[in-house]
Amino acid sequence: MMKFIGADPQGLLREVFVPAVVSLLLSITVGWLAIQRIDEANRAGRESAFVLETNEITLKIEERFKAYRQVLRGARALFAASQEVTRTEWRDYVAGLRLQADFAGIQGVGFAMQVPAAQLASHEQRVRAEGFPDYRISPPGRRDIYSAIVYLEPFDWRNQRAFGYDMYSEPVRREAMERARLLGVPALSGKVRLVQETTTDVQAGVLLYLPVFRTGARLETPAQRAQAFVGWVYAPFRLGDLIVGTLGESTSRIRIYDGHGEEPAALLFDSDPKRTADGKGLTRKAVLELDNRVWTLIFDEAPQLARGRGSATAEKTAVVLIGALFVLLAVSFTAARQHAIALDRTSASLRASEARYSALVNLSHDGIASLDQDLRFTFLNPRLNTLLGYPDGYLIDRRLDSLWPAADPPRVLALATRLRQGKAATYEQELRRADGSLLTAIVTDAPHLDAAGNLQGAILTITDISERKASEQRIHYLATHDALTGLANRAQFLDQMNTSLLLAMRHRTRFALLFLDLDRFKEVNDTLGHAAGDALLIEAARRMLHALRASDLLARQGGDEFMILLHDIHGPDEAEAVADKIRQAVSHPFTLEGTEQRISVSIGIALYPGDGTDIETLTRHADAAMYQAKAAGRSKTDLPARIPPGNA
Ligand SMILES: Nc1nc2c(ncn2[C@@H]2O[C@H](COP(=O)(O)OP(=O)(O)OP(=O)(O)O)[C@@H](O)[C@H]2O)c(=O)[nH]1
Repeated sequence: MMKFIGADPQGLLREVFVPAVVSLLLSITVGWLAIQRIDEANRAGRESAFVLETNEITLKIEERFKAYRQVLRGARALFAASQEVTRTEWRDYVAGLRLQADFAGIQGVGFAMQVPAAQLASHEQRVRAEGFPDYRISPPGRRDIYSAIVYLEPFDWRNQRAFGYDMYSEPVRREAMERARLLGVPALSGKVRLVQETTTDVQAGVLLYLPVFRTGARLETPAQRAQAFVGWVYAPFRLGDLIVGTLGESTSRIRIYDGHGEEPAALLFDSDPKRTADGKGLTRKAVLELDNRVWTLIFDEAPQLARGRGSATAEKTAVVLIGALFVLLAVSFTAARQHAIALDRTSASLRASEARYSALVNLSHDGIASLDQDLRFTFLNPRLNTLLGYPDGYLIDRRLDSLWPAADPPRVLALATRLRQGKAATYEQELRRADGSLLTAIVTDAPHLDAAGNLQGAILTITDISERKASEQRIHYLATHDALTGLANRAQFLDQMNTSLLLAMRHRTRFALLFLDLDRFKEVNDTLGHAAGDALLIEAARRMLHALRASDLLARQGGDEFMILLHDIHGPDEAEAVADKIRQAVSHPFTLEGTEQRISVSIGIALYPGDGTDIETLTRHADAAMYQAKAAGRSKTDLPARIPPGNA
């Protein structure tokens, strides 16, 4: 029996659902681990990329300051070349540096002269004489030592605001200026607001100072350096311009603080002031030492990088898809496997079933055949081949009616019509064997229709009933015939007489009933034996039969008694003539046991309708007439006494 998974909920649960859930759990676990690994790898990648990025930025700033320092050293070198550096020389030098193009962020390159209080007036006069009548050192007020920005190129409107400014008067600047002066090294200032600043786009500022000493002076000790000190070559920087000019538009957020802390007051630069840390991105802190000053750099990973790198969406999607694919594959593999098992079971079951049916068909005692829709044989089982006796394959593609004793197209048509209607039938049919004899068979045909109701063919079962038929015929023969002589027996005779009576009544014809009894037959038995008596009975029957017409009926009633039905008799004479003829035939000698024997027969006649119109009356009269003949000396024929012969 075929068994489909779909038809069995428990089988479905066991064979498909469980593997599906197991593979789902497996793929969720493996997928989760894979995503963890991706996250870890991604975070590590992010971190190393971020560290690289921040290192690069730090290095760029350092490199940029190295370049600035170089610029200032170049400017200081002017003083080494000549004691007096003129404004024009300064302007030419700075113009040659192409500050805007090559040193973004630097506001200018200037020279601030140290002016002792005693030289204040002469200093201001000298500068005014250069064509700046309004020149004065600012801010005003009395101080021991002044410094004055005398050169600042490019000498544009912004830098002109610083012209004459005493940076030394301001503590943050002074701290750096003193450091440079005392140590004789470049010094970077803390956070200041540059005097060049206006009210818009105010940025934090720093200044880088390089001390200038008189050429040729000894500079080993602080005292020698103080003695030889002339002023400062310096450069002011706006931090926003400097960092953007150095780094370009950086992706990550950078905050730069002056010093080690992160106090808002110390904030030099913030690339993205509006942004607040969301805790999702990476953060890194770097400390940069620039010319004896410390900057703290805080880097916050760019949000888009944190998102892009952090989620690793493509990889995770791939993991989920692979997991889903795995589950899908597992389920479809399981389903395919179950389908294959079911198919295997089905085909095994079909094979077993086919083997069973094949055995049944091949071993069947009945003939079995299949026909196509045109009633042509497509298969005959061995039994049918044996029954019909045709060579193997001879009947294949021949039509069923080729076996019929005679062609019968209307019956073929009727058979085909019935089969097309899907009706089966069982009927007796004679089939022609290969040797020409006829096989009597019971045939059952069963049509085979397809789903659309079209005839595909038919299956025949053919049961040989020849023997049964023969034995039935034998039984019938024995029931209706006398075993010794082969003549009809009394039952058959009475049956036939009944028919004759009905026919005669309907057609108003006549018939005669003759009763015959052999005379002194017992003597034959007694003298020659029973077998000789049998032989005489057989021979007497043969002679009587010979004396009769085919339409007449001779029967043996029993012992030595016989009965005859004579049809189409017109009168008693005709009956008597037949009786004479019989007596004549019996009177010839019989050769029995080597001796000749003679015998005679007494006959009584009754005529229909004269001697009776029913079997019983006619029989009684014939019997009585026969006994009368016996009584009259035997070898006689007699008619019933009551009826005058001519009246019959
Ligand atoms: N051989 C032989 N004898 C039979 C058969 N049936 C009956 N008989 C004998 O036939 C004889 C018939 O005798 P009956 O008709 O009574 O007497 P019968 O000798 O013919 O004398 P009548 O009829 O008076 O002339 C009996 O002896 C029966 O035993 C038979 O089938 N074969």
